[in-house]
Amino acid sequence: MAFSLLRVVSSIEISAGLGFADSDSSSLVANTAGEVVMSSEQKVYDVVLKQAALVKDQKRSEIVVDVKPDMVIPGTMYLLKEAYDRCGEVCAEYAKTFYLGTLLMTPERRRAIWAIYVWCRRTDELVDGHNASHITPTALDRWELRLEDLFAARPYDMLDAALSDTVSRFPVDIQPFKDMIEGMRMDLKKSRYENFDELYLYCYYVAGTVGLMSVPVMGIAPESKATTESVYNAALALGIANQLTNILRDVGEDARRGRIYLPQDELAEAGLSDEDIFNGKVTDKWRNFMKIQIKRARMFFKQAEQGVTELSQASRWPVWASLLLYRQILDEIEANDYNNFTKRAYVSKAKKLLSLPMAYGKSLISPLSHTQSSLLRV
Ligand SMILES: CC(C)=CCC/C(C)=C/CC/C(C)=C/CC/C(C)=C/[C@@H]1[C@@H](COP(=O)(O)OP(=O)(O)O)[C@]1(C)CC/C=C(\C)CC/C=C(\C)CCC=C(C)C
Ligand SMILES: [Mn+2]
Repeated sequence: MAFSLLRVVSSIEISAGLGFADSDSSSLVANTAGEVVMSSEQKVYDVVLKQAALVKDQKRSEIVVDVKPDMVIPGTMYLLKEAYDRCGEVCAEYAKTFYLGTLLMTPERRRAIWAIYVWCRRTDELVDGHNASHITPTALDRWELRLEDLFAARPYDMLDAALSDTVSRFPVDIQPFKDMIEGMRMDLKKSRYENFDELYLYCYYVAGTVGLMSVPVMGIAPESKATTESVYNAALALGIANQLTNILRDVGEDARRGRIYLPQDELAEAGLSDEDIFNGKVTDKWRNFMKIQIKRARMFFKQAEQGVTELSQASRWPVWASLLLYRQILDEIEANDYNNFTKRAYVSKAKKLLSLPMAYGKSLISPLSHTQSSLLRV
């Protein structure tokens, strides 16, 4: 079955050291009513297939960006250049290391990634920014209509115009963008996750989607023998790994907002309750629970690693850099003796600097010399 690269890894599989199971059982899960339903992983895989097919086609209609009248300043090209430059500035301000990494990419790809970054940042700001307390599902519905408009070459503002141009040049599907908005909706109404299947879906919505949005722009190396689907799966895995890491780093901070992004069934299995999280005491039960969660996040990073080498040469460095930097947050949680209640795990400047040449070295490995790849076409 094509759907074998990515598996929902249950805590039992992890603690038993089994890693990925070899049956197809993970495509089905039981919901809270005890009914057997399609797993989140299976649902997400359908989006992966759709995006991969779009990339294979590479057939995009020529869309001329039609800018709203109130935005017209002499010459559309000039406006677009300004719009992209502004995206670059936002990116440099919020994610310096990542911005530096994009400078190695071709100018067209670099500015497209900035435009995607800015849209993601703005979407997250809706629920996490200064005006977050005023955000309603209706506001998110309006944001989604605006997204549809920009995909139809009717951008609402300058930053939308940059993304509108990007999606007309690269085979980017709208679904991952809609799904990210869905993740923000989920954040408005949900503060507990029954099991890993539910958490996986949330992580896909808010972070796995970023991988699916980015790969069509970053490009797969022409010499890559990997299947398109497998590269998309790896991209998805990187988003999931990053978000799981985010969650593990921010347990205390989230709890102070009344939120627990941890599988309730696994907490119970470890003998822990919501109260334990709110009390924020590092106990052996907590350490053991955290060890399992960290192990799972590392498995997703491992899965992502297999795909980075398949990306086009110039795109590998920023991705390796982000993977190595983010993964180190897990090491820091361990170094803090699993106190993620009151200590924020962060990677020091020195470690960050050291990661950059390391990432560069890894980015020089091309798919051809990557003979161990398990992503090869058969
Ligand atoms: C084959 C292969 C491995 C390809 C690489 C694919 C790829 C580029 C994957 C990117 C994965 C990635 C960086 C995911 C972002 C995960 C993330 C941190 C999501 C955050 C969501 C919400 O988190 P939360 O609110 O809990 O946390 P904060 O306190 O707010 O941080 C996000 C904030 C969603 C918004 C995401 C962004 C702003 C980042 C968007 C990034 C890009 C478009 C660029 C990605 C490119 C590179 C090179 C990393
Ligand atoms: Mn956020």
